[in-house]
Amino acid sequence: YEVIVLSFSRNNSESSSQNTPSNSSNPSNSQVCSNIIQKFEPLKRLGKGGFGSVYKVRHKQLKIEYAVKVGCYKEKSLREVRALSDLFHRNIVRYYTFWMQDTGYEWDLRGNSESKFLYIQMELCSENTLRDWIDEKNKESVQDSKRREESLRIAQEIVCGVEYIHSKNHIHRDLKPANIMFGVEGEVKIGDFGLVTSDDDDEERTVCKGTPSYMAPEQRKYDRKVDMFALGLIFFELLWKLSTGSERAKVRFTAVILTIGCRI
Ligand SMILES: Nc1ncnc2c1ncn2[C@@H]1O[C@H](COP(=O)(O)OP(=O)(O)OP(=O)(O)O)[C@@H](O)[C@H]1O
Repeated sequence: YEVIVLSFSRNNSESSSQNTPSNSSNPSNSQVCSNIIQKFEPLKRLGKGGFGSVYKVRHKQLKIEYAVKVGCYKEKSLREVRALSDLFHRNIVRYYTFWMQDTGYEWDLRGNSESKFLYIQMELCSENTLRDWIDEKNKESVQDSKRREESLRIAQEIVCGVEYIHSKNHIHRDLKPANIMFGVEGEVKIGDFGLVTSDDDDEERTVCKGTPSYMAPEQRKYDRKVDMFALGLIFFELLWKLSTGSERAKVRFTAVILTIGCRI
């Protein structure tokens, strides 16, 4: 890891740029950093989300594989980098560095003159997410005791990761099986910090954001408990073959009945 940091910081020192969000958001640095892409060999596209694409790449000299997330740069996209660079935990996808350049999405495409692309280099996780794990288990008997055992271990590791995120005053806001990956030893790796916000950012925490089927019902001001709500739904899915959508409908139905009951 240190070798990689050195190799990147040497590049960046030429442009007097550190890989901190505040420095590299300066557009004058992005040009200088653009040659960094020459260090990687793209292997395949791992996935695509709202922000952009994630590629599996190999460092040409080190022969180490990484995941690189590429998306259109917006001031808000830096919050993912900011949060990741603040988090260092076995159950959170490990961040290495980031840079900006004029080309994006596919390695040989050029963006228009106004758009910049943000590249985030992370540890490479296994291609199967917790979503795939759950879907696979749902094909088997739900009473399987092995599933319960494994679910317990996975749930404990997710809790460890989330507890750590909260201890650093972040709220993930998009916890769901598709954003939970696995490391080389099968350990849980929480990823996709694209919607992360600070626990003390009052303005951000009034905005309704997330994946609808995993979002807490709070519409106005909320806090880190929105992550716990999503955790609860994930635990259901880990253990039983059920759709969280139907659970949410039941919760909503009960809430409506209780509200009506209170009024009459
Ligand atoms: N570090 C990684 N290692 C391996 N695969 C990854 C890694 N990060 C992301 N992926 C894959 O790429 C997919 C998209 O990544 P991610 O969810 O971070 O992108 P996004 O654009 O922020 O998506 P979303 O719309 O959910 O916010 C993931 O579902 C996962 O399959």
